Amino acid sequence: MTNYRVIESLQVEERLYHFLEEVLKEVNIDAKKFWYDFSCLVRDLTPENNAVLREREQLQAAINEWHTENPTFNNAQYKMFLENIGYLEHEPKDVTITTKNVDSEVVLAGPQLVVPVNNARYAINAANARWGSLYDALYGTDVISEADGAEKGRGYNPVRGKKVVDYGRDVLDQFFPLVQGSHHHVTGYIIKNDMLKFVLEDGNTTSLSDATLFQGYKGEQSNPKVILFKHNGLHIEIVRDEKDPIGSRDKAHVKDIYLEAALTTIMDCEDSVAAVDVEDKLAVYHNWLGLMKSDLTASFEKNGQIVERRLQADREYIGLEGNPFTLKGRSLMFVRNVGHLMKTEAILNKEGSPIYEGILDTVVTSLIALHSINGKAKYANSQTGSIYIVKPKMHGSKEVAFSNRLFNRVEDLLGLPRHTIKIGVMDEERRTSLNLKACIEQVKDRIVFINTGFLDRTGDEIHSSMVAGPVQRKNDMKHTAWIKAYEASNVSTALSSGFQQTAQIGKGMWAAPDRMKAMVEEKVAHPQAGATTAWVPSPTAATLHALHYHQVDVTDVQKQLLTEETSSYRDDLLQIPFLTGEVLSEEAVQQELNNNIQGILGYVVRWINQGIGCSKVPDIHNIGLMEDRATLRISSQHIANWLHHGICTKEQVYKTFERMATVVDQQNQIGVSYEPMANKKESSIAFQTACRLVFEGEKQPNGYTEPILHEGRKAKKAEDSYLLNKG
Ligand SMILES: CC(=O)SCCNC(=O)CCNC(=O)[C@H](O)C(C)(C)COP(=O)(O)OP(=O)(O)OC[C@H]1O[C@@H](n2cnc3c(N)ncnc32)[C@H](O)[C@@H]1OP(=O)(O)O
Ligand SMILES: O=CC(=O)O
Ligand SMILES: [Mg+2]
Repeated sequence: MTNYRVIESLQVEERLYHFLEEVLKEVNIDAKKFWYDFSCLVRDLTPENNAVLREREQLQAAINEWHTENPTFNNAQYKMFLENIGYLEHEPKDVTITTKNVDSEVVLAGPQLVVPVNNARYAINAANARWGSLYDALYGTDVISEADGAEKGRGYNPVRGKKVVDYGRDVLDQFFPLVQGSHHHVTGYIIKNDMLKFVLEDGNTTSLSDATLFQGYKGEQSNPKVILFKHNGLHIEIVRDEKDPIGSRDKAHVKDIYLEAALTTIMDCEDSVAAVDVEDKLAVYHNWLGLMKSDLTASFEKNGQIVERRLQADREYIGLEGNPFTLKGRSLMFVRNVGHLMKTEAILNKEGSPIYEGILDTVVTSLIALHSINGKAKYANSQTGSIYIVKPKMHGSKEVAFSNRLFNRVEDLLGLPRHTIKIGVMDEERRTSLNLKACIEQVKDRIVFINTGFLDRTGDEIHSSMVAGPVQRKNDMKHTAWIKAYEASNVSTALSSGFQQTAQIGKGMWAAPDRMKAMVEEKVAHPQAGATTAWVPSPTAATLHALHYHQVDVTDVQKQLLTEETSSYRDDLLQIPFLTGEVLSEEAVQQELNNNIQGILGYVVRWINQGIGCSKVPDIHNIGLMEDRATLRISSQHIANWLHHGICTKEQVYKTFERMATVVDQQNQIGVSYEPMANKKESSIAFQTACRLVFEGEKQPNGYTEPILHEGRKAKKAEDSYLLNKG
């Protein structure tokens, strides 16, 4: 039974009410006024939210109808039709963003980490991923091969250790070259007259080719414990300790190299989180509160020891002329709210209906962030008094304008100066990519990023053209014209809108958390394309990806791009990724189904049964892939599209679900509290939910998975609680 408290025209779930009352007290906001203004905000903005969703439906229905009536596809007519219905908006000519009070982390180029905020252990780890150990990142991943006796094994393997140390010295040689010799031959460090000297094996001393890269140190000048460098705006520490097991074996007593890594972190309330009711939402808000107050802790057992994790302090150094200074120990935190679609029973409106979850998120996450900007928290998140909200899944400029109005109202509600709340606009829906400049214009005074590379974008591509024809295989889609145009257009639109030195241009997630060697080889493409940041799935990935921002000076790349002729990408963006020119073999179709359905089941079973919103799911070849709601959207929409066009049959898809349930059960056997699906398909809510996502996929709003997932998870929670009560 959910208990509500009536307050103004709202009914607020009791637990949420008490939670918010406490926060209001802590941040000195008058509760009476807050509830009154909040109820007015809900009253005024609900119809607007309804309207943007209605428009999504109307446009999709019109597009479906057009494709049905125009089976022979004609690009020019299609474009004209999209213009006529307002799907393609008029592109504004000159848009220049004017965002003020932006933290330096937003302007610098470096990795962006994403983390499900409801997992305190991971969330604190993510905030602390501002700094990462290069040695750990190398030792623990496939960047260092296990060949020639360098296996990871159980204990420390000195052969592997040597490879790590050599790699580290190569990194130093690459970014901090010496006038003479190499970091491989350094045996000691001395600081004299603000200059760093390197003692070499042959007894000679040398210095940095560019002396300005040396920033400071810790310890004695004759025997520093930490040496701090800065290159392309990012810091690197050489950390020394002659008593440490690694340091004692090293000729210069270097025990590690620390990289400034995740400059920014997105604390996610959206696609990596399963939050379906008040209880779940409170867990999300509780952690965000702890991060903003700086008092979030997590205790857990690791390697047989109880660890208590908390936010890291700032790092202290002695700088030039002996002046002490500090560097931030934590990432600048953004919070990703949910989009405009879903509603939540946490609060009911005047009519007794659930309010929009996106509205609740903006109000609550901003309210909580006051802790960090009112100077009371131990560590202020923003040095410039800003709050950073990432807004996902917006379709076109009207929806961005709606977010802007929502942010205005929340600023008024909390007594904040206009544009305190910054917005990161995810370019992950087709109408946003096509109308990007118009979208930016709507939030030009508060925008802090646009970004691409998103999985949702592919899901939306498939859903938008569901009726047009069968789409290519999932992997082939990565090489299509629209994706290339999507990437290029995003960077070019951002630069022409003045993002350089003001806002981030971001790229998408590296979704293979265990394939770090491949990431190190490939993800350099993001800064090379002019992006100032790109998403990584883990602190380890952040540390390794940081190397790319030393390899590439993004400021230079952007300067170069700005001299180049720009073109319109609209026509390419409108190229639908049809499966043309080939008839897929039965085997290829089945392979595609196996792959997609295995991923769907592997992800959904954890979402439904355990409430885990982001999982490393072994694919059909047992390679762990990061799956979240966006990857689920692609897989489910892909099969829905093939079903629509008769590439596969419903029976074949169901049979594949049955077979893959056994595979997924086997892959999960070792998991604790895993409930198998294969032996009870009819009664397994997880199995049935996975099937529904595909068989009802075509009817889902924009192909989103959350309505069905939420239904399934709520049913599972009810089932668990019934069984528990029954004893
Ligand atoms: C399409 C989109 O919307 S993308 C955005 C959503 N995606 C994400 O947010 C991805 C976030 N990443 C994750 O959730 C995880 O990395 C997963 C699920 C992919 C893999 O998780 P696991 O299998 O537990 O990772 P693995 O076992 O390799 O590593 C666990 C360790 O790494 C840490 N870790 C892993 N990912 C993260 C992260 N994103 N942030 C902080 N720490 C992390 C854990 O804290 C843990 O370390 P600990 O034991 O010291 O606490
Ligand atoms: O939000 C991220 C995505 O890939 O979609
Ligand atoms: Mg997304």
